[in-house]
Amino acid sequence: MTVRVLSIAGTDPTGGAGVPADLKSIAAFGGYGMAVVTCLVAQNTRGVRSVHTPPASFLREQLDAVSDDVTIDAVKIGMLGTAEVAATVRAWLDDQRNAGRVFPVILDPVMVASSGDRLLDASAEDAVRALAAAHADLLTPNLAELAVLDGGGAPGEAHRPGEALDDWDAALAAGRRVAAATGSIVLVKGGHLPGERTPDALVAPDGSLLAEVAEPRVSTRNTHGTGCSLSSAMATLYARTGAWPYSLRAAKRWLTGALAAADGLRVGSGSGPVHHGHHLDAAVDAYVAAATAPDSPGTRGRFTDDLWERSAVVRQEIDELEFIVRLTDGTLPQDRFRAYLAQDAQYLQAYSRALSSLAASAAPAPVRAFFARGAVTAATEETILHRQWLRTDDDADGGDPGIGPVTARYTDFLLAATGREPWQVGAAAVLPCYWLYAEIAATLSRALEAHRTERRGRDDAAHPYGTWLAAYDDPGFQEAAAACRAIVDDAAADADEPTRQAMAAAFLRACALERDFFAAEVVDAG
Ligand SMILES: Nc1ncnc2c1ncn2[C@@H]1O[C@H](COP(=O)(O)OP(=O)(O)O)[C@@H](O)[C@H]1O
Ligand SMILES: Cc1ncc(COP(=O)(O)OP(=O)(O)O)c(N)n1
Repeated sequence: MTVRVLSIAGTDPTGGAGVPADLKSIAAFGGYGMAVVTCLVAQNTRGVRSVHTPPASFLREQLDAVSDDVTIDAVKIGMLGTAEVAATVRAWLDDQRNAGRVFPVILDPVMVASSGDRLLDASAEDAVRALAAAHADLLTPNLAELAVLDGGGAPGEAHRPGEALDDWDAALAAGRRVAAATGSIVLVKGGHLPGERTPDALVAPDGSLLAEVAEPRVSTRNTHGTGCSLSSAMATLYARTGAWPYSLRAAKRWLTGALAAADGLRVGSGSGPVHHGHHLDAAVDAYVAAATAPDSPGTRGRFTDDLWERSAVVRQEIDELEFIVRLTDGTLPQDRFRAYLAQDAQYLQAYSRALSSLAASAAPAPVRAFFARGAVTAATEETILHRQWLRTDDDADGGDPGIGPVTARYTDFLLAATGREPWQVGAAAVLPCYWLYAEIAATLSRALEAHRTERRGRDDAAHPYGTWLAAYDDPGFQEAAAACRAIVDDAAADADEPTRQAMAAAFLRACALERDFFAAEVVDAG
């Protein structure tokens, strides 16, 4: 269902926060975004330079222009800037309600940017509190904003300065007080607290906890606009589902992926934006796959030859990754290698489940038997190798890093492709793990041989990752890759054109995810 979501917020010409972030987040969840600008902000990833606030009458004209014409399914309010702007938005919401137009209102009480620049006049805090009490269904303050809201008395009263909130229990308690005072649900966000995980919780006005989620902290300085993005994602998801807890879980997972992909955007030299469209690669790959498919299937050689050619760019990107280059020459630090292996062990468990789905599919019996054997190998033999590497004295505390966001993105894709798509598509999705790995292992094995020859008789003769590399160049693994390739070729030969296209898209998507997996080991290890 497409929902029409209105963002009422300030601008960010570099696209990371405010209106642009809202529109990207709304689009990320399939919503139709609209925007009314409260303030024009000259800012970039390094900070805010100046703010221009157009007359309140013009703000009202913008709001009326939307509501006179379009049915609104949700409103997200961000930067208000001044008490007059907050009062104008409040008056418009009063009029909407009086006219019987009801929609959820999500208020992100933006006060100070992460750069430390003020985005709300200190004198406007009461007006924001009053707006929250009158209209907000959900409030999404960060900890500093929550402390300010908590410090306030009833609207109109001078407020006590809020105490700093520096632990999760104190934040939840403040959230409960603000929820009770405003009658709104409060999303308490622990992003600014230290720790490996980032907790968020939904607190209802009666003090009950509607949901609590925690995702791994992503190691990045590029967090500009996370608050804007989360609140507009919540607005879109709630308009779609009508359920706050589901909306939070989905939005939080997506935002963690957006943070994990943020460094790759390379926008600005300060605290850059997150990648709102990180999850759209699959759709883009499918369009590209369809666009690059040869016109006539009859003129092709092996189906997988064609796929191999179409994955050339991604394979080249994998070969050039710093991780692969340093793994090959043996200069990769051990902690990075072990962090990668920890994610790979998580991946293999899910891969084994994906292969089990194919083993239970409608594929011909020999194909099912092949995938059943693969499922056992992934769940046992290869993980033994991982455990040997991961079990060291430093790991005696047994810290399980959990599945990282990039790993989860890849495994979610494989489990969906093998569990919900025709088996031919699932087989194409699992092929890159066999085939790319076999190719990479063969290359690494040649590098290993060169390393041995060059250092013969020297003290540093042993390649630090020699035993691990050798295991993947095992003839059994190479044969399994060739067998999987043959299965996909045979399946494609019998399939209709839409299925072949879906197989190609699944293969190319999995290749891109393989690349992201190798590229992300530092983030996931975070
Ligand atoms: N480094 C990070 N890793 C994972 N999640 C993060 C990170 N930084 C912020 N978040 C999440 O982003 C969301 C926005 O939170 P927060 O940073 O508190 O808001 P704001 O941008 O308004 O200051 C929260 O869900 C928070 O947990
Ligand atoms: C126009 C505008 N609105 C809001 C913010 C602050 O955004 P937020 O999501 O709270 O993220 P940080 O910038 O604080 O990381 C803004 N900068 N500009």
